[in-house]
Amino acid sequence: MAETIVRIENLVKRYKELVALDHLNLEIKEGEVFGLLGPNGSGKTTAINCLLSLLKYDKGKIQVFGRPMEPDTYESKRNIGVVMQNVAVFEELTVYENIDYFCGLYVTSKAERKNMVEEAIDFVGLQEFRKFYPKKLSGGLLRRLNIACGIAHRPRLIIMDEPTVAVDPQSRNKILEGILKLNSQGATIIYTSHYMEEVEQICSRIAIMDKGQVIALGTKEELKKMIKEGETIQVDLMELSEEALTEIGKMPHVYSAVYEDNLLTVRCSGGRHNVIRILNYLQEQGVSFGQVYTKLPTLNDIFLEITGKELRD
Ligand SMILES: Nc1ncnc2c1ncn2[C@@H]1O[C@H](COP(=O)(O)OP(=O)(O)OP(=O)(O)O)[C@@H](O)[C@H]1O
Repeated sequence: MAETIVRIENLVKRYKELVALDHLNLEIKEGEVFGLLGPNGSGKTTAINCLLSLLKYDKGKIQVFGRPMEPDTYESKRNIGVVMQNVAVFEELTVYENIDYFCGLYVTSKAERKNMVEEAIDFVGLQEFRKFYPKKLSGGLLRRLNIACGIAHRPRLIIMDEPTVAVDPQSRNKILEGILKLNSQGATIIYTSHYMEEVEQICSRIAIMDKGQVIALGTKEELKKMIKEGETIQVDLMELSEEALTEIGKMPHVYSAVYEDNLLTVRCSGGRHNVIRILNYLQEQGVSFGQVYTKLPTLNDIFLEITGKELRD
């Protein structure tokens, strides 16, 4: 049984009347890439700041590495690497010096640090930029530097708060690959994002947050089983009679069929051969059709079903 790395129980955080965290519960095990997914304002950053003891909270308990987390729990903090939303590096230090500075907060021996800094530089792919000052780096490269500063001391737990916001696709892929590599080397990762694709791509377990609470939790497969929606099928059609639409609506596994703007959209609750059944029927009826699209449920569909609104408002 993997060790519990983070345990958050009944955490409540208010900003005056606003309840930012409403009895939040989370348990994260060693070796996980744990995704915190939620729209802007759902409380992800607040949860992270409470977890790091950077923010006072009103109620609840937080344990990290099996010990209560307090502002002066330095032993635990040494083993945590943090990459926050805002890039925080020193303009007057080079790439190498910045990473060395942050690593030096935890590792005093310069000789020991040398390897760690080199490894972090390799890791984020900044080899050619080690002598650059931050103002010469693009947004994506700056983010990579920010990550290198957060992870060089080889922490057991790495917390990343939306590290890919406003990052070019190449840097984004580099960052996502890097996270998986850190994880394969033994680090437990907490990753917050409002991009469902990223969370689906890298996270072993996902907590979907809304209004300061966890509204769904599980692997992406488990989350997808929670909703009735299986695949969604769309067919371009020049015309479709009311009768034909009604017939399609009655087919096995179909729970909704809508025809609008020359597009037939059929939502199915699991089942197989749905596309073939629909296309065969259209052919039998002599209806000629254009392109056919199918889509499996996404984390957005889960969010939509539970909360009635889109993840990306
Ligand atoms: N310092 C603060 N003072 C007052 N309200 C705050 C403060 N920080 C956050 N909030 C509010 O608390 C709620 C949760 O915010 P939080 O930043 O934790 O959400 P988030 O999910 O991280 O969103 P984002 O992705 O935008 O960072 C929001 O309604 C936000 O407006």
